[in-house]
Amino acid sequence: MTNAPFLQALSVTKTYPGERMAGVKGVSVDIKHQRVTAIIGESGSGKSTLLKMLYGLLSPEEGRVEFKGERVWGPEEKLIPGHDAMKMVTQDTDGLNLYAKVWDNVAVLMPNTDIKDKHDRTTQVLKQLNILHLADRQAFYLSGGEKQRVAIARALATRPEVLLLDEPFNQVDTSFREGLQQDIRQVVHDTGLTVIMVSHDPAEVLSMADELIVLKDGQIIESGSPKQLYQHPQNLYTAKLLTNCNVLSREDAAQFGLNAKADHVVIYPEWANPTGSWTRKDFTIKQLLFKGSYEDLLVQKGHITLRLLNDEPGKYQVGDKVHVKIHKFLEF
Ligand SMILES: Nc1ncnc2c1ncn2[C@@H]1O[C@H](COP(=O)(O)OP(=O)(O)OP(=O)(O)O)[C@@H](O)[C@H]1O
Repeated sequence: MTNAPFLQALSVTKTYPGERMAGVKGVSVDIKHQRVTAIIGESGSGKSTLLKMLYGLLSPEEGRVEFKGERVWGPEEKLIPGHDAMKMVTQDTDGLNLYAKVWDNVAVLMPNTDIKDKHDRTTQVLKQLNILHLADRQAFYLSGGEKQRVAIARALATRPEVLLLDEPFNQVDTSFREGLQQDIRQVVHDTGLTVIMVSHDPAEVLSMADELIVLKDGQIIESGSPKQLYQHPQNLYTAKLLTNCNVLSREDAAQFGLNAKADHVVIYPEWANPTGSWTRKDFTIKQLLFKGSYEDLLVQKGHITLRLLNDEPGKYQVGDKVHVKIHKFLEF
């Protein structure tokens, strides 16, 4: 193995015609080997465009993508677009043969030159994705989540070094998502796979990724570990992507005794708690959003609505009056 960086985009630009010059503009990223990197950003920020350039499905107009020091070829330079050491899975499971069994959907991707290896590898990936028990089931009869597992097993069958996931869990029920995310993390841990994912789901990127790249209007505005970006975002945009945070103007924040210098004050739901036993009960509970082990309370005072986290579900009713205690905030 060379000492060259694993996978890099070097000042890549790919824009689409139109007033907004949408696309990706002068972006450089360094994808770390054997890690999960998530690209996040609001809709249209260029996530998929960047992912496709890293894979070789789109050619940059400027800059270049390098995999282990070698330029990644664009679609016009290759018969089958996409780098041979990478595989991409999107939310549609189009590649599946619905009339074939799960086993055959995976095994078909491996050559017949070594039948034992083909059998062993198929067993291994089905096990890794926890679908070995479905091996004889026709793909047509699988649930959306199971189909997605087969799609990922197919992508892993030929031992790619990089797995690219473009919103792959969108169609998967929340209850199945977490299991699938854990299984992918386990594959990364066990096999040294490198994963690059695009996702809209804050919970997903925070729990799955080792590294986050934040895109805004086709440019990277910050990057770092999920913990770092969650706790110390440098931009309001990042905080809003990662949390359901409250954003107050400086003037409104002053009403709560928060003296901010910047224009915006950000309060995460877990940084504000309702306190019921105070004499000053100045907020009214407008909505209770049950989340299982906790609930989100939407509370209102005048024109200000705050989302608070309450870890004692059932304690409050809609219409109750509470005081709100804020113990941390960020300024932007
Ligand atoms: N083939 C295309 N032709 C014209 N404009 C395009 C094309 N592909 C993407 N765009 C535009 O470029 C911008 C970035 O698109 P991209 O799909 O990379 O964003 P994204 O962050 O992945 O968005 P989303 O989260 O909605 O999928 C968008 O404004 C999109 O409309």
